[in-house]
Amino acid sequence: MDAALRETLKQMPKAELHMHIEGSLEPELIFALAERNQVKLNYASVEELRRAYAFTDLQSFLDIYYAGASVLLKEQDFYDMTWAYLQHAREDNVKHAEIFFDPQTHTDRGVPFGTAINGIHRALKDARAEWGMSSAIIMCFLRHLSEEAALETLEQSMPYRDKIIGVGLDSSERGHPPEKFARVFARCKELGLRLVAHAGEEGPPEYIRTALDLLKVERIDHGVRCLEDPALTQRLARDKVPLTVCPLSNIKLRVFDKVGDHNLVKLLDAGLTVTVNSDDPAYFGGYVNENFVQMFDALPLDKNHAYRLARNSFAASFLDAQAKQKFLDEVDAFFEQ
Ligand code: HPA
Ligand SMILES: [Zn+2]
Repeated sequence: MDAALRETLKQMPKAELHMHIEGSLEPELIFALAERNQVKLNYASVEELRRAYAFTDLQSFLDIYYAGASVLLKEQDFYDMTWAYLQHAREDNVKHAEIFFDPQTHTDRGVPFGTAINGIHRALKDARAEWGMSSAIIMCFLRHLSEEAALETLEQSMPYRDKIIGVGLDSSERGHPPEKFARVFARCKELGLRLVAHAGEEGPPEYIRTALDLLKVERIDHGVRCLEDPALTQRLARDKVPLTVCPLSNIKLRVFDKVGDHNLVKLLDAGLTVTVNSDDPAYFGGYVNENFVQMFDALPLDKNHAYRLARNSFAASFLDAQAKQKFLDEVDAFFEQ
């Protein structure tokens, strides 16, 4: 890729719609928080922890990701984690971030719901005040747990309803199909929450269809396996259902063998509303710009694709119509230069 395109990718205004804030905990911060909170880790050093980041599939990652999150105890820990992510996002010219958090990962360890969300929210508020960065919080239910546990979590979230724009579904996909959470998603819809779900990452295309039909989600997180089902692909294109794709995550979790094998270009060629995101940047080798750079280096992607991806990121966001248009105009102005 030439230097001009590299600069365009970095400088273009973009939104990030698929990142788990617990997945932004860098090993250095994990160790610093472990020391601050007197939490014992099963790794002797930052280097040893980093060496463990050799994943074979989603579950092998999740085991380490949940262990990493065990150092988060105090509101300030959640603040520090979020603030560190926001600085990376700002560097990459992320103008709007929709951030996932996993309340059950914390409440199941005895950390109150409010401790987690208040720390995350305070960092987002400070970034808005200091840099004008726009953001929102999406709370995810852990799909390896029961629907009753998800309903309980929804109940716990009610005092913080104004801080939450929507709900998602993450963790171990295979064996935990969307329909397991049909009741809780119906309740969330009644409450006016926006709906997303991870589907078609490791799980079959059928999970994408049931996430749409039974959970009524508005975006699919990952969704890369949709291409195995042409009728589904056509439907996603026709209905402009956004896919929040996370290329480096897909490589690290062996959904594709190497960067050059990723199906990003095929997804775009199928007319899908694709966005590029970092998923768990501390674990998968880079923040959102690194995802763009590695894809554009390995695949036949050009400035027109960059424009489309930048536009899609805002078009697929949960911003209100006015804010969305303002950012879309910024993207247009940037690419007209
Ligand atoms: O990529 C992911 N997939 C499912 N669950 C997750 N939780 C954090 N990252 C992921
Ligand atoms: Zn994810």
